[in-house]
Amino acid sequence: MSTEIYILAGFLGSGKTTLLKQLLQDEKENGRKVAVLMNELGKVSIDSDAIDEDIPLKELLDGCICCTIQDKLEGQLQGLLTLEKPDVIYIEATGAAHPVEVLDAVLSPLFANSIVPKGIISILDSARWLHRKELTPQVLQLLVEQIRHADCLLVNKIDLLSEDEQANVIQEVQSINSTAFTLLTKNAKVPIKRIRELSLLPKEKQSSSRIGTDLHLSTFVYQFKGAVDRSAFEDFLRELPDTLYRMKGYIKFSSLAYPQLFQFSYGMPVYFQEEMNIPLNMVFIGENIDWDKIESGLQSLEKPKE
Ligand SMILES: Nc1nc2c(ncn2[C@@H]2O[C@H](COP(=O)(O)OP(=O)(O)OP(=O)(O)O)[C@@H](O)[C@H]2O)c(=O)[nH]1
Repeated sequence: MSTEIYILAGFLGSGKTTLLKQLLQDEKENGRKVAVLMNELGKVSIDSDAIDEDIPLKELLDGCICCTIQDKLEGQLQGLLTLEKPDVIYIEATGAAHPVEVLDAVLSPLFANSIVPKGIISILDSARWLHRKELTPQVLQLLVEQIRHADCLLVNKIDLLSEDEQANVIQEVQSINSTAFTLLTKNAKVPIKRIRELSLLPKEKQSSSRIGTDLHLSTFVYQFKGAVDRSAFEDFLRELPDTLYRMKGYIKFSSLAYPQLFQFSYGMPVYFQEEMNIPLNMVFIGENIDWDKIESGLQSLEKPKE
């Protein structure tokens, strides 16, 4: 059984918890087993009070998922997956988290076979956006990133805007991200059916996969059957397109007894030696990538040399 994972992104106070409550209500009505992962910047969680007691809830406090406690997130997700076996997990990322970094934390090669990432739902406080000149460049950049990488974008709090302002905001966000399913919302009210239709990964993750061309960011998982030649792998890395942002997973080189944990971001490869055998899953994250081509490149690494 695979567990669906949704990431709720959006700046502090944009309406993530308001949305989450509706999603949880809908899950309850459909009898699905849900778990929630929340993290807050402060040490004490406030939002978790909003979640029913019967829903397994893990909280990541004191830091945000993307920068300080990525490993902890991996551990907690693993715990939820094995102990609770939920149908779906919602991750409410701190308002200060970069959505791609959160997705990256979720796509651990350790549970690549047991999750289906459904997508990034970003919520924008439209009133804040309107007054964005008052924000620091860092916060503004984060808002832009949250808009840019959304699969579903809620332009929330439209009750605080005039009709002209609403039209302007929509035009502006669509110029940043024209592919997300974008909605103007009040109190983050969404047609939940559309949220359920989101999909970042094909169901058959291990096989050849053509990921929806309408999606912005897409991911791919490859499982190596055995060892590969290190220099051939390094040649493969050099050929990767610039929009392949991230790779991580386990790879075994022919010369070594055990796999290595491989991390690749911003064109920089890093290897860590493991001391035992681990399934050789490799997770990829990129934008407008021809995954079939990546897959055949990987397969050719596995072909025995003539
Ligand atoms: N006027 C207005 N207020 C809203 C709307 N949606 C949410 N709010 C309010 O905005 C405040 C913040 O909403 P939350 O859902 O807690 O936001 P959040 O993104 O979870 O906030 P953090 O946990 O700080 O990241 C609450 O008081 C909500 O009631 C809306 O559409 N219009």
